[in-house]
Amino acid sequence: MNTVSTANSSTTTPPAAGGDPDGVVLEARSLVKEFRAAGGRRFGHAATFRAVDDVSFELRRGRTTALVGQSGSGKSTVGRLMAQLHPLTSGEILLDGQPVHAVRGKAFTRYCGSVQMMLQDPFASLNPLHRVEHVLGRVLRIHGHARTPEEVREQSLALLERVNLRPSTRYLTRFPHELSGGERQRVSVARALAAQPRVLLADEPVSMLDVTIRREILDLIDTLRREERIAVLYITHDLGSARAYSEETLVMYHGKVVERGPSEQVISDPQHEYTQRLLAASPDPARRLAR
Ligand SMILES: Nc1ncnc2c1ncn2[C@@H]1O[C@H](COP(=O)(O)OP(=O)(O)OP(=O)(O)O)[C@@H](O)[C@H]1O
Repeated sequence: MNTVSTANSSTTTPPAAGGDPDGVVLEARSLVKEFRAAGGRRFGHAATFRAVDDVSFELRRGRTTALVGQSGSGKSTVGRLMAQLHPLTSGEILLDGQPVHAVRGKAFTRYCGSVQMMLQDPFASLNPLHRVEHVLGRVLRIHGHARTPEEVREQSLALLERVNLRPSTRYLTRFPHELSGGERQRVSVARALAAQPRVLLADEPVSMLDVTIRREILDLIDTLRREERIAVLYITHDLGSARAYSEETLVMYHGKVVERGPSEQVISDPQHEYTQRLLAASPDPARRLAR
C-alpha cells in the first residue's frame, strides 16, 4: 500500500527532505480542554470543568504511544482533540512541525488525510445502510486516491486483503450487520488506511471485542505501524496491551499526565502512586501479551 504523505493542507507543510530526524509527525503541546460543567453558573460565570490539563506528547513515525488511565481520566478527549473533533481551550497541535488551527471544511478533510481516528464501537462507527465498498470507496475518493469505479474497486479489494478479510470480493458487498465484531473492526482499520494516513488515533479499538479477537486486531495495527511506518496513539485502559504494543506509555489521571516513559519501565516499575493503584486494580498487572 502506498504511504505517500498527504499533508497538503494549507495548515500544514510537508516534512523537510528526509523527514524530521526524530520522526515526529504529530505533536501535542500543553493541551487544555475545558467543558461547561453540569450545574450551570457560579459567581456569575459559566462554571467549567477541565477534562484535559496541560498534556504534551509527540507521536513518531513507526512508533506506538499508549495513553492509559481509568474511565473519565480524559484519554478520549485527548484523542478527539488530536483528531480536531473538539476545539482546544488552549495549547497547540503541530503536524510536521506546523501549528494546526481548528480546522473545518476542506482543511479538515486534508488533515484527515494525514491523521485518522478509529473508535471503539464498530457498530456505531460504520453506517448500517452502506456496504463495505461504499465505506472504503468514499474515503478513497475524498482523498483523491482513486477516481474511476475500477480504481475504487481495485484499491478497496487491496485494502480488504491488507486487513486480512479474504476472499476480499466477498466482503466488498457486505453490510455492517453481515460482519462479526472483529470483521467490522478490520473494516474500520481498512477505512482508516484508505486515507493513507501517517497517524492513527486508536481509541480503545478492541475494548468491545471478544478477548480472542483482541489480539488479532492489535497485531494487525502493530503490523501496519511497522510496515507502513504509521505513528499510532493507542488509547486504552488495558495496561497489559499497552506494555505489549507500545514503546512509550503516558498515564493520565484527572486530565493530567502523571507518569510517562518506556512502557516496560512504567508498567513494571511505576513511580507514581496512581499508576501503582491502576496496576493493582488490573486483573493481571504482570500479564505480558505474547507477540
Ligand atoms: N462533550 C463533553 N461535554 C462535557 N464533558 C465531557 C465531554 N466529553 C467528555 N467530558 C468529560 O470529560 C471527562 C473525560 O472524559 P473522557 O471521555 O475523555 O474520559 P476517558 O478517560 O476517555 O474515559 P473512558 O475510558 O470511559 O472513555 C469526563 O468527566 C467526561 O464526562
